[in-house]
Amino acid sequence: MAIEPPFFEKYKAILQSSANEKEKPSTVEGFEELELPLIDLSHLNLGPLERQECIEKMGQAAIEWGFFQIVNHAVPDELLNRLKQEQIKVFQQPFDKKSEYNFLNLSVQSYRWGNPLATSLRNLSWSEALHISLKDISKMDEYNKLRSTIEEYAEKANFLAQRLAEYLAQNLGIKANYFQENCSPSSSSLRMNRYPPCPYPSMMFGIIPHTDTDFLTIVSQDQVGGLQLKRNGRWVSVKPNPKALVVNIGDFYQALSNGVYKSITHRVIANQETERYSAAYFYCPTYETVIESCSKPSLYKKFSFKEYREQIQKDVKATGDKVGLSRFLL
Ligand SMILES: O=C(O)CCC(=O)C(=O)O
Ligand SMILES: [Fe+2]
Repeated sequence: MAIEPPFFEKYKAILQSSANEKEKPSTVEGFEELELPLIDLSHLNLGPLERQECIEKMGQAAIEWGFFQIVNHAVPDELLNRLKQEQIKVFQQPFDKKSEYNFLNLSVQSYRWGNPLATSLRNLSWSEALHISLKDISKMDEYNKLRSTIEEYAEKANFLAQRLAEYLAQNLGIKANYFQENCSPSSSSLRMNRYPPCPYPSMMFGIIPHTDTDFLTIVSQDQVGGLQLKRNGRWVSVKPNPKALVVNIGDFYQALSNGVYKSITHRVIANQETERYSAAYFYCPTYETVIESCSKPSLYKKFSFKEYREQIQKDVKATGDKVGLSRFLL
């Protein structure tokens, strides 16, 4: 039974109408490949000077890039490999099974593919994802190895994300227990992505350009590559580093930091030959948390996570795209 989502059937009209378009999203050639700023977290334990330097370097990367990579992050390789193996196993199941309404006992929208509201290739992602809100994890069969691996990973990722968020807060004078008070392991989510080979890599994206709706994201990616970020108006490719996790600032940290840290638009380009896997851990507050700039005058109105999400849902319905933080500018 076929594992691939029926991209061709579902998006036939869009694919046909775009085949002759002159303006195609150009996604493959000629991108500069850059190493992201590399933060060695072992420096936090060397001594007060090295620690301060490491924290400042992280803050600088969040200001200038909105992205950095971390090594010596204390998430064991063995666990990352196991997560990837479980991820492969789950995506290799037949499409009919993955799209069942109670697949893995998770909520209906956990398994996603393409973009149900796509109106053109510009907003159609050639990928499938399992987006697991960690408060739902207890619904999964407890003897399922996928569940236990996700639980193990989520615990480590939550600990790491909280530490990173707290270090980044030190540069801004945000109170030390802000994240402990507003985030919990069950308020975050894990999105496992699979990018099948795409027959039209120059016409569409693996994931369309977007910013993340969270404080920060920790991404574990394989060595295929394809993640790109917008830097000084140009798309640049992130060179995969087998020892590193990628961290990017999300919309909520941009709002909280009053625009000091940047939630940068990123995307994944499609690949004709090779499938790609990644797992993104979204560090989020509880729905009720109100996010307010840490300095004045504020660039943004204060908003709760719930309001932000509802606005995104409205915008996606109306336009096919998330509008994001600019909706909340003062
Ligand atoms: O696959 C990647 O490298 C990034 C995925 C991503 O941006 C996301 O899931 O929000
Ligand atoms: Fe993302």
